[in-house]
Amino acid sequence: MASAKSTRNDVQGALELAVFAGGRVTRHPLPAEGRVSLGRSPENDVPIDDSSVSRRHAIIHLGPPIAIEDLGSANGTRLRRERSAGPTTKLVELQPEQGKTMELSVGDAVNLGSTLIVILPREGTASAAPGQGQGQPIVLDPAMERLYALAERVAGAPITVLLLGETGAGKEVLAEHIHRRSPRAQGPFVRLNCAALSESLLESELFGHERGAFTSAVQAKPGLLETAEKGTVLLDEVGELPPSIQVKLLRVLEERKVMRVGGLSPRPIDVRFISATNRDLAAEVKRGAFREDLFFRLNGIALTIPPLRARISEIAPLARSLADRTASALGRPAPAFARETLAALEAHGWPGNIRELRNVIERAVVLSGGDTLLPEHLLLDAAAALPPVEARPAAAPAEPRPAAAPEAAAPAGTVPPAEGGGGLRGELDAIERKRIVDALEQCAGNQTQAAALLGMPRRTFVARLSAYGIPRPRKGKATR
Ligand SMILES: Nc1ncnc2c1ncn2[C@@H]1O[C@H](COP(=O)(O)OP(=O)(O)OP(=O)(O)O)[C@@H](O)[C@H]1O
Repeated sequence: MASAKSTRNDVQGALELAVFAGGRVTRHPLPAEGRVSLGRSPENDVPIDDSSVSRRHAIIHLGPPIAIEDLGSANGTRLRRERSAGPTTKLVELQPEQGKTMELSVGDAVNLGSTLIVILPREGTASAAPGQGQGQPIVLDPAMERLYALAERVAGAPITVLLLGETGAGKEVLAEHIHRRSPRAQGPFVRLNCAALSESLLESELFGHERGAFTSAVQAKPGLLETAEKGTVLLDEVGELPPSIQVKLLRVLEERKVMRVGGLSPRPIDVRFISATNRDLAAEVKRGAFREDLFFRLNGIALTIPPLRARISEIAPLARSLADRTASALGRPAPAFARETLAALEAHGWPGNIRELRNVIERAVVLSGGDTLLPEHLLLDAAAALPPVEARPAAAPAEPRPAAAPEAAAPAGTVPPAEGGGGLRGELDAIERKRIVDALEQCAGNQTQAAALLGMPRRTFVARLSAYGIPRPRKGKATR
């Protein structure tokens, strides 16, 4: 997570800025006070890679009160609020005058061009960090139930575990569950993202260093493997380990001893190893990018987590739990889900799995402002919709795989049949088409503004116009 720099101080507050741009969300912890600049230029505290955002677009003033100032951007800064209009609610947009600030509340949705930004309570403050304090994992799909039942049995045995599955599918959550159900539950659970650090930093993080081992080593520091004593170490993205660290890790696994960088004698350690990867590690072994001996050491048993699109029965309960959490962080009552909203969620392909679902639901709760989540609040990418039922390949059970030769450890990637299909797709297309026509009408045919209103990149918007056969309006003309 990138941290927003403050021009006054760098003390992190209890808030973060979620930036929804180009179908991705990035999160930036906000300082307790000061100014945070936003814009396309990399010099901004929060750079936003979206052509509809100006190089220097806006400034957030952190309070109290919190306020936003537009810096004369080309596509504007608009605060989206719902106002009740008789029995219905109506979306109103407020635009700050250039050079003047407009007050913001936590949870307000603001459009910078077509990028949506929202200030939220920071993860780990009001809402829990991944895998921590979120209560029990939600497990309802039969293949997931079998997987978790096997994980319970594995938890009690002194065996290394390799977790396979797509990004965001829940490998870290399962790793922590195994730790909590193991005899090491009272010990630490320590996670290291092997992809996030340079080779030398990774080495000193994992194994520690002695004083003077390198120029900045002014003090001796135990490594992660030592701090996890009597607990569990999760090596996340283990497929990214550079070859030199692979050799050292193999030695640790064989000897159960760790040698600090610059150290003279190895220290015994007592930790359990769980590794996780979204790569096909067996294929990495075959092409010589991952050591076979280390693969066998880590792969005491391999458990494969099915992708979310193969766990349709879990989508609605997960969505409800995520919506409740977001609403409670924003001090709002838990929202209801329209039937069509749940159908749309179940028809989506979820390439980013539960992490993507979380982003979509957080954004929907913010955008809805009201008490019911409607399909138009989801802003799902139509390109990631599942094909109609009849066009999908036959489902294969996502079974856990016992320790075996490299061939046995390929992640599952099958698409099961789901409720709905072509009819539902058609319904969703009709909803999206109507939203686009309405937005164009509201913006007097201005495509840039209509795309921004829908929180859609302009290029996607234009592609949708031709996909739905909506004539591209000439400047200043509304479309029907
Ligand atoms: N069974 C579950 N119930 C509730 N929430 C879950 C469950 N599994 C995963 N999540 C949530 O989904 C998000 C992604 O989960 P997690 O970090 O475990 O995925 P991952 O497979 O380790 O991802 P990556 O490969 O990117 O590291 C987290 O916010 C996590 O809390």
